[in-house]
Amino acid sequence: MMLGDKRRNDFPILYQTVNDEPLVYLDNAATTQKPRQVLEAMSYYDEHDHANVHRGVHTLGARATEAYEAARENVRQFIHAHSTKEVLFTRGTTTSLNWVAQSYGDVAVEAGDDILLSYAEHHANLVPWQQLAKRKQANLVYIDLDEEGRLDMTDFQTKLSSKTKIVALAHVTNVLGTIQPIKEIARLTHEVGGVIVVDGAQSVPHMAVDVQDLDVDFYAFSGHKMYGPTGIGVLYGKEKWLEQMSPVEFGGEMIEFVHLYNSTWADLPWKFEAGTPNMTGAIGLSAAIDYLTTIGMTTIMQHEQALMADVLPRLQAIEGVTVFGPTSPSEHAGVIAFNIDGIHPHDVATAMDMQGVAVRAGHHCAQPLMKWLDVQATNRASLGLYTTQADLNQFIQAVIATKEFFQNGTI
Ligand SMILES: Cc1ncc(COP(=O)(O)O)c(CNc2co[nH]c2=O)c1O
Repeated sequence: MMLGDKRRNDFPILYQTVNDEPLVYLDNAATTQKPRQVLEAMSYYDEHDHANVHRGVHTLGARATEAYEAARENVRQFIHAHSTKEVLFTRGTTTSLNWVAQSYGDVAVEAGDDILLSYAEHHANLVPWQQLAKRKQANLVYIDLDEEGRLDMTDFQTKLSSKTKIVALAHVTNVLGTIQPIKEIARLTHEVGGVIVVDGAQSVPHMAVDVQDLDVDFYAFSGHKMYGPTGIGVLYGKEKWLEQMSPVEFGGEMIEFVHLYNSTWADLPWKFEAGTPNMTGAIGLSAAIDYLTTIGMTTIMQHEQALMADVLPRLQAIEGVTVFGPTSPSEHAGVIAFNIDGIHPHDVATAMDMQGVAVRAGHHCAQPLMKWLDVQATNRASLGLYTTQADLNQFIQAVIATKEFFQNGTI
């Protein structure tokens, strides 16, 4: 039995029909669904242990604090960070990347410095850097993509220089699913004295991540992309950088002492966590980590690679369908962008929804990439650990039926 069939019954939401057809949920790159284990862990916390953290003397406050900090330790182990001081809870990848651009950017980037990006980045890993570049009169330098949408490593090394202060890249891109060689990029970046900021939103759900082995300086991801709740994410940062960085948000929790006209800050990681945190979200994220760890990231990756090896060639073989990104299935980390020639992606997604299949349509918060692809929008199917062969069979049938519907009016 494949992983998807084995684990599907952990996800109650998947057992429904849409337009009288079994739901086939293939929008996991936008957000994943939560297993009962995550839902139950959050409910248990709220039913038994909820209180405000870090300052309560009473028993529930102590239990809530213990649960919250145990979640942080669980994240540390999951990404193999050296210390919990390096694991900051945020609202998600977008917040994490903004914190780096604002706080690290302010201390490290000067006028004339280079910030290297790629055309394939999500807006969350583009717009914060645009704002930093404007604030500091720094340069945004875009690394070319090759003909299949991979990062052009030759161009990267050409553009890397002593002016490079920051390299900001996705580990896995959210439209093409390309897996960037982050470990090599980090090594080359450090050789010129730069730091690497990695957008891990689309990699953490699909593969094991070891931030020390990768030797990245910052790594950002979201709970809701990895079978956890929305509203909780993580910013990993090397302690030496976080110590140099000022807080981005101010108020309770993050202070050591507040005088009338100035204040001192709490130690890491709390320096960056102003206000009452999302305790339930952190506990849900921790439960998602336990769920993924029980299955094993290698097992998940192998499952998704096996499905991709089946579905990508089948989609590529449909006449009139354009599939974007690498030709090889092994270079797609769970994501396939495609269009049916001559049919607007929104019409395709609507027709597929009529057949119970949920795919995304639009620019996927990657408008520079749409320009590079020379399209306004694409469709995108994205797999999860619960995706089954039956899901993909229904997906392929829906693509074919949608094409025929728009060509001759029958579905
Ligand atoms: C690569 C990447 N970076 C950052 C983000 C932002 O994550 P958030 O802060 O949790 O929203 C996303 C979300 N990507 C998508 C959200 O909806 N469709 C998507 O492709 C993403 O795919």
